[in-house]
Amino acid sequence: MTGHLVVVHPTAEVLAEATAARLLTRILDVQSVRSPVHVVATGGTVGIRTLAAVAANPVRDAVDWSQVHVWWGDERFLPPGHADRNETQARDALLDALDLLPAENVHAMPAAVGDLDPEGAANLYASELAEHATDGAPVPEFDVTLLGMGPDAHVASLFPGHEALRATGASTVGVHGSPKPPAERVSLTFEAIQASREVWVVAAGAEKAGAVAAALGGAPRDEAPAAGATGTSRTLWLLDAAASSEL
Ligand SMILES: O=C(O)[C@H](O)[C@@H](O)[C@H](O)[C@H](O)COP(=O)(O)O
Repeated sequence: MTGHLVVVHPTAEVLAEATAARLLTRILDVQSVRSPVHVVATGGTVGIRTLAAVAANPVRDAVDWSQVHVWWGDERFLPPGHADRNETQARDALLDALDLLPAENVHAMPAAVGDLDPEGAANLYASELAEHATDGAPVPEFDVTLLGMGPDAHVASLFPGHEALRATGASTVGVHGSPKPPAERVSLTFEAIQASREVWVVAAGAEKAGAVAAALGGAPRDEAPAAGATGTSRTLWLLDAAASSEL
């Protein structure tokens, strides 16, 4: 597929290391020309492993973390601090170790508190995104959006054939009935994801091979949502050998 760069690493471990190094380099490159830098984090195994690899990489000390904003592509709509929240896992893997990253630059999606529902949480997050955007845009121009991908080719919490996938006119959507637990989630929409300068889809494991082949082989985004994960200047597919085995 034109405009997509596919990079294959031998194992999931090397993939996480390489993606972490690439992410740090990307942040440093952007910081040489503009600030702040907007990074969208992902949940999922490879995504969290990548953050842990950033934490362990000494290059992290070269980054001006005071000028980095961290957002999420999606969140599991659970109580604050729940171990399954993408935010909790990202804090444990990396964010809590970054002393120079200001607390207000960490833009977690709202947790399930009181009578807030996924739609309410999505609306709150949309407002926060708009506050940090420029020129009246609904979202910042994300410098890098990291996205894990499921074996069904879902990205963020946009699942095949699910109504949230077709949400338009907003940067965020509340998700009910997610096939991957928990059922309630909050997600960026395709519109928001596609406002990213760079989108990196990161996937490891043989169970992802069919989804990788479908998304890169031109399957419609309704069937293979990852096909709709594109950046305005670059789209990278960062894979391990097993995930690339059907290409
Ligand atoms: O809430 C989540 O789990 C993520 O948002 C989801 O999109 C994830 O990135 C993929 O499902 C891949 O997850 P794995 O890397 O664990 O397979």
